[in-house]
Amino acid sequence: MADQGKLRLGVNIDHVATVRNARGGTTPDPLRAAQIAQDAGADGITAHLREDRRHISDADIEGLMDILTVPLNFEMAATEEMQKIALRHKPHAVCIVPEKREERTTEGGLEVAREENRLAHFIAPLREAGSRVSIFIAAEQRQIEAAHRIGAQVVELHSGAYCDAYHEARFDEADLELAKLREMATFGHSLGLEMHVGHGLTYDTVSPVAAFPEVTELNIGHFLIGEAIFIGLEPAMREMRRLMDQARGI
Ligand SMILES: CC(=O)[C@@H](O)[C@H](O)COP(=O)(O)O
Ligand SMILES: NCC(=O)COP(=O)(O)O
Repeated sequence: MADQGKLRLGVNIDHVATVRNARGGTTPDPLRAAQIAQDAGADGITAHLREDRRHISDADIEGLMDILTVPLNFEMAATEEMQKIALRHKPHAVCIVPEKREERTTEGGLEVAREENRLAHFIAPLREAGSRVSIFIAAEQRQIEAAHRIGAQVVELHSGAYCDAYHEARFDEADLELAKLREMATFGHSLGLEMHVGHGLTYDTVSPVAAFPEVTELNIGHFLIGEAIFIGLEPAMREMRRLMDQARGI
C-alpha cells in the first residue's frame, strides 16, 4: 500500500494510450507503463476512461485491476455507464471529472454546486462499494463546499490554469492561480477533505504546489509520459519525486 506519510505521486498513464491509439495497435502498452511506474515507486496509478475512449480503454482498466498492487484512481464522468463500470471493478478510488467530447483535455472542474442532488445520489453507491470518492474541481470555495456536502472524501484541485499561465509566461496570473490553489487547499482541509492537486504539472510548476502542507497527493501524467519519451519513465518519475521531496524539505 502507498506510504500514508509522504506526499503521494499518482502517475496518470492516459497518454501512453494516446500514442498506442494513434496507430490502433497494441503498443506502447499502458499496462507496461503502469508496471514500470509501480516498480519505480508510484504511490498510485491514475487512468481516465473517457466516454469516447480516446485513450484508456475498457480492457486497459480490466488489465490494471489485475496487475496493480498500488491503488488505482479511476477517473470517470458522472454517467450511468461509468458508474456501472466502477461498481463492477470497485477500484481503490474513483475521481469524478467533467467531460466534453469536443475538448482536447479536461477543461475546468466539475460543476458540483450546480448539480449537488444528482451527484450526491451518484456517488453514494460508489462509496458504499468501498471506493474512495474524489471530485475534480476548480479551486473555488463554493465547489469545495458542495463537494463536502455531497459526501466526497477527497477533492482534487485542477491546477491547469496555474500551469498554463506559467508556461505561457503569464507569471502574474500564474501567481494568482497558485494563491487560489493554496487558499483552497487550506480551506478544503479545514472541512476534513483529503486534498489532491492535478493537471498540467511539470518540473517547473510542481514545487510550489508540493509545498502545500494540506495536499496529500499529486496526480501527474501528460508531462511525465512526454519526458519518458526522452529519458524513460523511471528517470522521469525519479526527478519529479526529487522535486516533490525537496519542496517538502525531505
Ligand atoms: C482529469 C485530468 O486532469 C487528467 O486525468 C486528464 O483527464 C488527462 O486526460 P485528458 O488529457 O484526456 O483530459
Ligand atoms: N487528474 C490529473 C491527472 O490525472 C493528470 O493530469 P495531467 O498531468 O495528465 O495533465
